[in-house]
Amino acid sequence: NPTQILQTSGIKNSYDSTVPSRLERLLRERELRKSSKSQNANEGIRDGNKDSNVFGNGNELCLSDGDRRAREGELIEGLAVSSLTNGFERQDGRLQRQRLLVVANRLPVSAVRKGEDSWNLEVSVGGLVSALLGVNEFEANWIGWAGVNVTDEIGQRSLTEALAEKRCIPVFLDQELVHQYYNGYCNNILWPLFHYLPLPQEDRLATTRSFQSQFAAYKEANQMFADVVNEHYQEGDVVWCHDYHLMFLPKCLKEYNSEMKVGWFLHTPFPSSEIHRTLPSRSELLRAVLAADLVGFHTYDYARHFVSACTRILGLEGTPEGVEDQGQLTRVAAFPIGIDSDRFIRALELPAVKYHIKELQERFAGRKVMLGVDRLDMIKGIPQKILAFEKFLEENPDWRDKVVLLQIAVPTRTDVPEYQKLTCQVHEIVGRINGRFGTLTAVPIHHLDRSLDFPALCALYAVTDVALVTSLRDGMNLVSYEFVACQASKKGVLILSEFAGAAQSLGAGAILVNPWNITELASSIGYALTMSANEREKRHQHNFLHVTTHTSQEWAETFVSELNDTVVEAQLRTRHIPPQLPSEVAIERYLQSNNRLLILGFNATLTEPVDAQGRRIDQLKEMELKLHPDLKEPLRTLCNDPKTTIVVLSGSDRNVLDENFGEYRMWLAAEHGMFLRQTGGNWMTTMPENLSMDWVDSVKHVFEYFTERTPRSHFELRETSLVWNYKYTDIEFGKLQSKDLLQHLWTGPISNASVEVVQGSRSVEVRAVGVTKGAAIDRILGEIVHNNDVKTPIDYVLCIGHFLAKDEDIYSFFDPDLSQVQAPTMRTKIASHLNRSTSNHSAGKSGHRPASCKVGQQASTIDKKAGSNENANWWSLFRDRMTVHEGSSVLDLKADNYFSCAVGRNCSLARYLLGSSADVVSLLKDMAYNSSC
Ligand SMILES: O=P(O)(O)OC[C@H]1O[C@H](O[C@H]2O[C@H](CO)[C@@H](O)[C@H](O)[C@H]2O)[C@H](O)[C@@H](O)[C@@H]1O
Ligand SMILES: O=c1ccn([C@@H]2O[C@H](COP(=O)(O)OP(=O)(O)O)[C@@H](O)[C@H]2O)c(=O)[nH]1
Repeated sequence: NPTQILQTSGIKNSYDSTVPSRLERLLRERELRKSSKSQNANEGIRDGNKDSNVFGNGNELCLSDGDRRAREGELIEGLAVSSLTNGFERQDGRLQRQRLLVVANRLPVSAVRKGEDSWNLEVSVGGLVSALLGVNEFEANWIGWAGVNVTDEIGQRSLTEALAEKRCIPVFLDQELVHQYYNGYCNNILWPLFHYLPLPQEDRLATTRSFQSQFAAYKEANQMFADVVNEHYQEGDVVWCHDYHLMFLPKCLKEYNSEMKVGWFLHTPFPSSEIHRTLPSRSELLRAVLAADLVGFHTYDYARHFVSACTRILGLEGTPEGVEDQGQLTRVAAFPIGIDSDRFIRALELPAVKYHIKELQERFAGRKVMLGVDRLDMIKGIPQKILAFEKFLEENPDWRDKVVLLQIAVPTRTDVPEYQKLTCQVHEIVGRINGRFGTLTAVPIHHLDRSLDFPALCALYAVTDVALVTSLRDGMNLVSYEFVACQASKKGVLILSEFAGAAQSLGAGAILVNPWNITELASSIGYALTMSANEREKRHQHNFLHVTTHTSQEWAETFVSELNDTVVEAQLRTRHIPPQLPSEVAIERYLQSNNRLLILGFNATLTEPVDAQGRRIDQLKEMELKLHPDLKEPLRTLCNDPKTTIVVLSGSDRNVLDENFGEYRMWLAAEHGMFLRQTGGNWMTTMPENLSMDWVDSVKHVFEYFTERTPRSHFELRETSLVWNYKYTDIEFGKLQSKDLLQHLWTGPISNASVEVVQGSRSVEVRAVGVTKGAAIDRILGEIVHNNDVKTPIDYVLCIGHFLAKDEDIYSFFDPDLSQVQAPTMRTKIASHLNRSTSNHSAGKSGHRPASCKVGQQASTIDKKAGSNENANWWSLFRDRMTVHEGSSVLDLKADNYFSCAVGRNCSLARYLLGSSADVVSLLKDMAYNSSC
């Protein structure tokens, strides 16, 4: 059933079984990647470094182990990577790698100025940098801020050159911008909010005051990143934007070049929509991110929160694939990051690391080593960790001289007042505990306010007995991965906060804790310190396997491969989406024709757009359907044109149409065409006489029940149908209730009734069988022809509406292209009605036609006929039977003069689309203007 397929949000390949599905494509891609890697490994990358790549620096597809090791110390070169499977072929037949442009606020190196034109480049600290340094299969350039204010030309030029050697391209942000964008909007607003940390009230008020200027700076900075990307972008590149600093970047990039492949990945948690909705710029940020082709998160939870924010805040459709906006899908998925585990494992063999290990072992001989490695950030739960350690010492005096906690607290964002406060707070607690439990020769906590170099850090990981990760929230937490990678011989225990993304992947091997529960944390420390070797071994093996298989390399390959595939998928989708209505052509043909028929829907076609310009939804106003004020004049002009007949065909009841259109010279068809009148005349019932409405009361009963129990839902009782609407309810609750309601209807009141249930995106409608706009149109036409003094055949039809799939039969009714194909049952039924209509018309012509045209009597016999192929070519039958003066056909419609158009839908049987009623307004305005000229 094509309609069913159209209605499912997944659509895509379901159209075409010859096209592999997304999953099939991704699996194949994965296989290719694997076999390509093992082939390269077997061949030892014969000519690995000979050929020049797109950057002309000599690195080819994959690096041999030897090359890899040679570059071990040179972390930055680890960025030189290439896509194996997404390369494209060069003229010489070799694969040219796809370039990856990594855009992140922070470059993997921070620059320190040594002289007017000389620079020191130091590796930046943080999970994002660590993870991407481990990605070494792509050909990547990194675009970002070098963490330094450079205002002079010599400085900018020399730094650009120095960074170019590391494949880095700087974005120069001035001090004030950094202050507003980075310290302000990023780290004082987004960072705490995304980690569920509300600021203290007085800070929040101060922040609220400076919010607008910080947000403006944020957008400005994002545009500056975009400008640099645009400058360096080459066709075919993949642009991968990172983190909360750059939520506007996808939008800026796509505005510049809609063909660009853009992915965005968030390294922090994405909070519940309840948190996100407190942000004044909540909608703008979401929309900007949705411009990306692929949006990635560390965990399914974060992805789910994001989709839910888009549905709840923007009112968009969330699907298992992502977020849909007018047919445009932004794919949303979880891509848990990993580390370059090999690098850590191999590091343990380096002399420098061995030396450190020995030193540490001697230094802490006889004591168990507990370790915390964090940026000094409030999300890391450092005070909670230290307080729990204090409690453990308090309750276990025997352990006081047998355990030491080494806390590496790397200074970070030191210009932000909250971070300054935290430093003081942590120092104070550490001092107090060391004072309380320390001796002349030893202290229980060694607290370092500085970062360590890679060998020192690896050595620390290796000698640790218990690692403590107590983040209050943490996107992933790579420290926990790194610890596991370095524990092959010791098999130490990992105590891990359940609020770190890593808890989802390392949860089985770690001891999971709630860092807010100091008592639980303290007893977990005791448990970990006394854990049996057997249990430690089992737990470690589990985590070690995960860390060594889910690497940063895998992470990046999967993301880029899905990003490439998302674009393929989008192309497949758009193949099935009708094009936009060519308004100019539609108007031109209108002007050239002699007898035009305009069939217009009402709701969401001629009404004001509901959520234009991000206005808050006003349920009461919206429920009262009103003609768009800008349409009044154009509609009057068009209606007064003697060569034009306008029909408003709506599901609304007669009163609504009377109120809105009573003053125009047109036809009104209410309740999907069951009632019809020409303004000035009386309403007629075109409803088949034998239409049974016995079911109405029991359905009404069910609708009442659900309306009472679903806040902000409502139902409309029409004469021929009932509609339960849950558009304004809580989106998820509304969906659940509608499922329940449907199940209840099917098994109860309508199980034997001759009714149809039509599901809208947020409504459930119950109608008598056969009530559709398409089924009504022939009767409407019959009346029009009968009542109007039609002298020339209709030679132009424009049929526009935001119709439910069920009512889209109206589009095919007129379609001249479909007239030649064998008609489906629906059309033969229409033709059958036509037989009757025609005979009624003759009655009318001879003066006996009743005002109300009831067509039911002959229905059964005619419908039987319709079952055969006799009436297959309903179109010619229609033309034959419907005649105007002197026996000429009522319709003389050429394909070029037929414009069917769905409004605000992407899957439709209509030939064309229009985005919203705003587009309908401008179309009708132009049409009226041109016709009156
Ligand atoms: O650049 P800074 O402002 O100094 O901050 C350092 C980084 O901190 C955040 O790291 C996150 O990314 C990690 C890897 O995905 C993840 O494991 C961790 O949980 C996150 O906190 C931040 O997201 C980065 O942008 C910063 O560079
Ligand atoms: O002295 C240090 C302490 C930490 N790190 C690195 O900083 C990263 C911290 O990442 P994580 O995901 O744990 O948290 P983030 O700081 O990104 O929030 C890890 O890769 C550590 O190896 C480092 O290079 N030197």
